[in-house]
Amino acid sequence: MHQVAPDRSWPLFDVAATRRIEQAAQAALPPFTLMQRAGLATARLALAIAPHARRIWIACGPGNNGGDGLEAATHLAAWGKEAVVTLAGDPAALPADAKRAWERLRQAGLDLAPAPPHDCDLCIDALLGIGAARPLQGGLAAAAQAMAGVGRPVLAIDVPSGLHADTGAGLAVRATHTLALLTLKPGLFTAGGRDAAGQVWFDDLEVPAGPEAPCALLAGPPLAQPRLHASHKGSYGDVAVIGGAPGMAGAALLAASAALHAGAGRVYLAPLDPAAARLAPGLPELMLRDWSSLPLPSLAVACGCGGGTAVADVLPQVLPQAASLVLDADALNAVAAQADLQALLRARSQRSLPTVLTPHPLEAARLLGTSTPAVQADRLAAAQALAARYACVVVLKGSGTVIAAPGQPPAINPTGSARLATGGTGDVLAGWIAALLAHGLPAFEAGQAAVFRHGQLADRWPAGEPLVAGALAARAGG
Ligand SMILES: NC(=O)C1=CN([C@@H]2O[C@H](COP(=O)(O)OP(=O)(O)OC[C@H]3O[C@@H](n4cnc5c(N)ncnc54)[C@H](O)[C@@H]3O)[C@@H](O)[C@H]2O)[C@@H](O)CC1
Ligand SMILES: Nc1ncnc2c1ncn2[C@@H]1O[C@H](COP(=O)(O)OP(=O)(O)O)[C@@H](O)[C@H]1O
Ligand SMILES: [K+]
Repeated sequence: MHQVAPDRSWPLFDVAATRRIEQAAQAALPPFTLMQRAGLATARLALAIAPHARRIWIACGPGNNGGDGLEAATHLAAWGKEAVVTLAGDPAALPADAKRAWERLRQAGLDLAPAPPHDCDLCIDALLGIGAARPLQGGLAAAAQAMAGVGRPVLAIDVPSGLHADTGAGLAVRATHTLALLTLKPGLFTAGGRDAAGQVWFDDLEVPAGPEAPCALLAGPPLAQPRLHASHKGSYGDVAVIGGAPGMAGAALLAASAALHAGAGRVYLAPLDPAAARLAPGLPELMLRDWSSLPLPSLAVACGCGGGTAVADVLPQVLPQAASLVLDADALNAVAAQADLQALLRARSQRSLPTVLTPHPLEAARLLGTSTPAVQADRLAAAQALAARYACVVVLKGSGTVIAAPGQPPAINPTGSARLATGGTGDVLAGWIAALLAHGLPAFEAGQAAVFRHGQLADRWPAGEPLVAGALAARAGG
């Protein structure tokens, strides 16, 4: 059993692949072996989470997830805990493995409680696992509600009940801990998954994934980019930030500051507000230029940040010429609205010019011609659809940022938190990615590395210190 921490990458498997892995293992092992292992692992983790717990409520559901709970309850009772077991369903209708777990529970002298306990030290959520097919209703919904009311730690078996394991969508039990079994599922790490799952643990039940390919990866820390002694500023590439229409100069400045602090050799700032050129940017390292004088074919360009509608006039030049390109915010809205810009964007891949789009869910919805809820309902699919449609790397921002590229499994970023939900942090990310592109990292790696470090910086931000985008930019790459 391992705690899933952002110190390495992990393969993620969808429900269909998990079912195939489970079936192959069931065929090779004596019946009931997997559920025994699952129940024992659950009971052990329960003990580790709440070593002094006296009363533990195990809320079981009608399928094999409930069977895991029944098996765990038998162990916990044998170890001297008061196991209060409820079952939202009919024991006679349990599937074969869960029925066997039920019989073992009865043989151990335990029975079902008629209702949840008024108080307990730990709840085990064994209502639904990967079989969750529709929103929780009836006895399952009542048990989930009671669990929320108890106010004690909740250990979810496999997935928090109600959560869609592939997508992280769905109204789910809010667990403090989740023990994923057999495989790690992508839904635990994006959309509502991070809030529902709490701290994630993984037990492979001694079953290797075999020939199954992961549907996605949970990203690990990027490799360090050492700066050689025998190098100079030209070794780290040049970034230009184009954005900052009237009233929004700050967005471009944040991106430029992030690019500078993330290690770009030189950074040009090209504000689209002519008046902004007269503002002292506070960063003497930046080189102020008019965008039309930039040597685009030798630059990593971050375009959009606060660009307003003015950025649409720049894109016909930037899209075909920039050596590498990050499109953010208003640049994405312009592309979504103009078919000619979309054609120029797609053409970049034919010339192998690296391109990264960094939409938040609303921008992604505009680019896909759909709605924000539709994007959030399946973030992995949305990011992959965007990458395929525009033939480039896509960073779909938000909790569990997804990084996708055509023809390869996407990555989900494990770092970051709602402390980043403050104006300008997306501009910082755009500039940071541009700095890594300027350094020569391939687009997917640049997106993944910058997103990981950006989130990690937020995770490590001192608790009492407000996180604002300017300060984040100043610590980019640090
Ligand atoms: N088969 C096995 O031996 C193993 C199963 N495992 C566990 O079994 C789980 C999968 O078991 P199942 O496939 O039985 O699926 P679940 O236990 O997740 O639930 C499926 C059952 O719930 C019903 N259901 C789904 N959504 C509902 C809703 N909203 N309201 C009411 N009923 C609903 C389904 O009709 C079905 O009867 C895994 O998540 C894992 O916890 C693990 O123990 C590994 C081994
Ligand atoms: N709740 C959250 N959890 C994790 N990351 C978040 C959360 N909210 C925002 N972020 C991150 O903060 C950044 C915000 O970007 P964006 O929405 O473009 O803001 P802005 O336009 O103000 O710069 C993104 O990197 C996003 O992933
Ligand atoms: K569960």
